[in-house]
Amino acid sequence: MFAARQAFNFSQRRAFSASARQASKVTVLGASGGIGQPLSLLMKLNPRVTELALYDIRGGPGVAADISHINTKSKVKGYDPTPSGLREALTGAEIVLIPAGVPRKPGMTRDDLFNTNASIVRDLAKAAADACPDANLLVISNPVNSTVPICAEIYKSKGVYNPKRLFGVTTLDVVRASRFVSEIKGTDPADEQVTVVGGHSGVTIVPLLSQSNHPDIAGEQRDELVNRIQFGGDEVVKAKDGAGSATLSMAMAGARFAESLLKAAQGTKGVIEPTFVDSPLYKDKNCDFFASRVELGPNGVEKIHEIGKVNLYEEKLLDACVTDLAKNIRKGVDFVQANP
Ligand SMILES: NC(=O)C1=CN([C@@H]2O[C@H](COP(=O)(O)OP(=O)(O)OC[C@H]3O[C@@H](n4cnc5c(N)ncnc54)[C@H](O)[C@@H]3O)[C@@H](O)[C@H]2O)C=CC1
Ligand SMILES: O=C([O-])CC(=O)C(=O)O
Repeated sequence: MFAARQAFNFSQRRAFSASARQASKVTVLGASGGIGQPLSLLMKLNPRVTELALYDIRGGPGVAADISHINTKSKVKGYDPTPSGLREALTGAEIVLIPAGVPRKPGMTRDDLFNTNASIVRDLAKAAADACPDANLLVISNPVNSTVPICAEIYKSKGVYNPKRLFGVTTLDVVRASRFVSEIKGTDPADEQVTVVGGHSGVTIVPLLSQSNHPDIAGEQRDELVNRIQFGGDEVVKAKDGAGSATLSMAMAGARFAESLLKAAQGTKGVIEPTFVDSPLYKDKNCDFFASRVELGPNGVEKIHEIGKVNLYEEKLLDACVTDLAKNIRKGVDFVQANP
């Protein structure tokens, strides 16, 4: 027991000193928003982060002043909503998190956000491609199925596209899946890993329960659980009743994903997160991007895992997923071609 604790302390110290050696600037674009504020807070609490840059079209410096009083080592700076402010916020970043854009109201789909958020993400991607083309770009703004292809097109148009550095953040889907399964089974969610693949909206979200600890969940219970994972975002939108969508759980999910990337960049092996990336898995079905389990490393994407064995029920879910997802991806690509 004592030896185990010693080993734990040692590995923690090692992780800490490794992080202290490496400078890691994290930039949040949309830092004053419902997600941006708690996400920035969580990044300030992450000892791997040495510099935190907070940018928003309103309120960035205020959020930064507030967060900067927290007594962790990282430097925090807020930036004015000007082209030079944005450029400075991005310069030198290792990770850029984008939760900028409008959230849903009851009755809307994520795709209904496209008209507003597509141009917001396009313009931020342009700035990032110019200021920090080698940074990891983590896209949270919806519809993720389209905003990630938008970023890819922008980076391609500027000749700096690196598919290993672009991520759609789908972590909230796996966070929800593990929580919802644990509620049914009365287990600790920390012990429940549910792989969720596909995209990030409705039927494009495909949980693979057959690969979880509970392949026995079947019939009506399975249908209800799958539906809850696919439409978990709607639950929050409805409960917030016009005041937006998931923010706190999303901040936790975004911070978890950023921590995984930082950890992998600093040498930890075997860090795997499901995420929406440029992927070979369903290119033959016109889905150039697909979320699956991805091993992370110092270069971003290290290895994209296969989907693995699925049952007949999940095959049908995957069929429905790729039909919608291909359209969402196409919409993002077409948008940039029409509105470069
Ligand atoms: N990927 C995922 O799992 C999830 C994604 N989302 C998405 O995240 C986005 C943000 O949601 P919330 O934080 O709740 O919205 P919010 O409205 O509370 O915050 C958005 C922030 O973005 C800022 N902003 C707008 N245009 C900007 C620009 N050009 N540059 C910089 N900042 C800009 C706004 O000033 C605001 O502070 C939405 O699109 C939402 O659908 C939400 C939950 C989960
Ligand atoms: O539902 C929404 O609009 C926000 C979101 O992506 C989620 O909560 O998964």
